[in-house]
Amino acid sequence: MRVTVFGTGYVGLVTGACLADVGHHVLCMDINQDKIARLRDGKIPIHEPGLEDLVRRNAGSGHLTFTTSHADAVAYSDLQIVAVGTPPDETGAADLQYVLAVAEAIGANMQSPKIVVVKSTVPVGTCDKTAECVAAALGARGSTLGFDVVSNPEFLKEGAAVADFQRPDRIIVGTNSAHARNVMAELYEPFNRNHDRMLYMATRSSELTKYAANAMLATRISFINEIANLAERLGADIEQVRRGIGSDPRIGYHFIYPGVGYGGSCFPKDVQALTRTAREVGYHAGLIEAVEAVNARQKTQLFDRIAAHFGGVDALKDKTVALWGLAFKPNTDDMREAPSRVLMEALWKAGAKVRAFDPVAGEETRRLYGEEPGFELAPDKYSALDNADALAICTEWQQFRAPDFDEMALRLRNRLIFDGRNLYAPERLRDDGWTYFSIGRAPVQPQARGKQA
Ligand SMILES: NC(=O)c1ccc[n+]([C@@H]2O[C@H](COP(=O)([O-])OP(=O)(O)OC[C@H]3O[C@@H](n4cnc5c(N)ncnc54)[C@H](O)[C@@H]3O)[C@@H](O)[C@H]2O)c1
Ligand SMILES: O=c1ccn([C@@H]2O[C@H](COP(=O)(O)OP(=O)(O)O[C@H]3O[C@H](CO)[C@@H](O)[C@H](O)[C@H]3O)[C@@H](O)[C@H]2O)c(=O)[nH]1
Repeated sequence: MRVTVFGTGYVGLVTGACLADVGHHVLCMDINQDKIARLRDGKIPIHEPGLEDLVRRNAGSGHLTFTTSHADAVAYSDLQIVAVGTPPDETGAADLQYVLAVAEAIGANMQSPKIVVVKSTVPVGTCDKTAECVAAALGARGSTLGFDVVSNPEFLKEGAAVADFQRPDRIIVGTNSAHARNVMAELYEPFNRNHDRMLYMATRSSELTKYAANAMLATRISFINEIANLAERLGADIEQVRRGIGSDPRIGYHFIYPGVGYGGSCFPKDVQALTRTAREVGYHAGLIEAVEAVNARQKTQLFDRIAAHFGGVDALKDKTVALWGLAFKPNTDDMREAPSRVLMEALWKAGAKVRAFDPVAGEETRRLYGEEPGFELAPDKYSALDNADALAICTEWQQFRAPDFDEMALRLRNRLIFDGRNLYAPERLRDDGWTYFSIGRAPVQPQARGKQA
């Protein structure tokens, strides 16, 4: 089939490349000329495992092409997938200007009936608004061409986006049109061979399903973080509690890892947008608002501990903190809403310096904070430690899981770690003379040899 995808971000580019890879012919459209120029040269603007190979292979075979022209994009196919951004506006609600701009361009340019697929995460009722927008643009031309608007939210995770798209748990399609349903079934047929992953429903249910899924996952994270904070105060160990509750299949082990709060381009914005949607219909979504509040507090955990350890915020002036992990999660260079940003900004405000290392997000961080005098980027994880007063960890990259602690002790000024991801066994660090703070576990004070904090 021929398919158009609007937006070449995490969702649009992965969607386009994966659809091309199973044999569809895909034209990806973006208003960002620079992005499209780079994509035409085989350069991927984001770090996403497997994506570069996929894009190059399918661009090479002619299945995947790129344009900056709305008119060409609309003319290319009768299946128009909208995967542009829906960032929060100043009130926290989803900003629909990009989705509606695409809808208008479709209405203004279409010469044959279309199926408009809204893949962006959009508040309930947006497919209706999209339809109104297409209809208004058609009306302005005096055209009576037909079209359907279908909700088809995306559930991929960054860092595993290609794999998630290729092996989806479910494919949600919200429509009441039999024709649109058949076309969507054909589109996804290659991803649906082994067992049926299609779930058809009403458009509004589909739109809400996306927010409900993200809010549920965010709730689990805020829940475990709340219990972690309690565990610490009660002399319990959250890692033991996590395993204890996860073993109940009704609870399960996924998304109950305590940490420094959830970040990224989705959970923070979608949880916020859902609370705004609730308010619009006169409902106070107390649970979901609490999820957001717990997360905001969790993001300050590492800074609070560092300040308390050194004797207060004023004592941090001229201290240097080594930071391992900048991205909001491993395997991505995405810094949107990353907990590391909250820590770094608080440290700079207190007059401290940060020497940071991340396997891939360094350049993106330099773009964001390159002007900040207290910021330095280290070329590798060990040189980040040189003469630093402490190490803080914000992202659980694999390469941080089993470091050489002797090497670390030689480079750091103190054997002192603030671990926001519970990467290490406290007993082992205690025996090696480290002071070790983690999340939801009692702090470890040194018992043996070595430089003391
Ligand atoms: N990032 C994720 O992991 C993820 C997962 C599931 C769903 N989503 C949702 O998918 C949507 C896209 O997210 P993303 O992370 O890919 O966004 P992104 O910011 O990475 O990319 C959006 C792209 O859309 C382009 N764009 C804006 N207006 C356009 C227009 N009129 N025509 C064509 N292109 C246009 C931008 O230039 C940009 O390249 C959002 O609604 C998001 O909530 C994201
Ligand atoms: O047990 C856990 C699991 C995750 N996180 C944090 O939660 C955030 C989000 O992680 P993850 O969900 O893996 O990444 P995203 O790429 O943001 O993916 C989420 O958001 C996407 C956009 O809507 C959805 O498509 C995905 O299904 C949904 O998992 C990150 O900061 C993680 O560190 C935790 O703190 N503890």
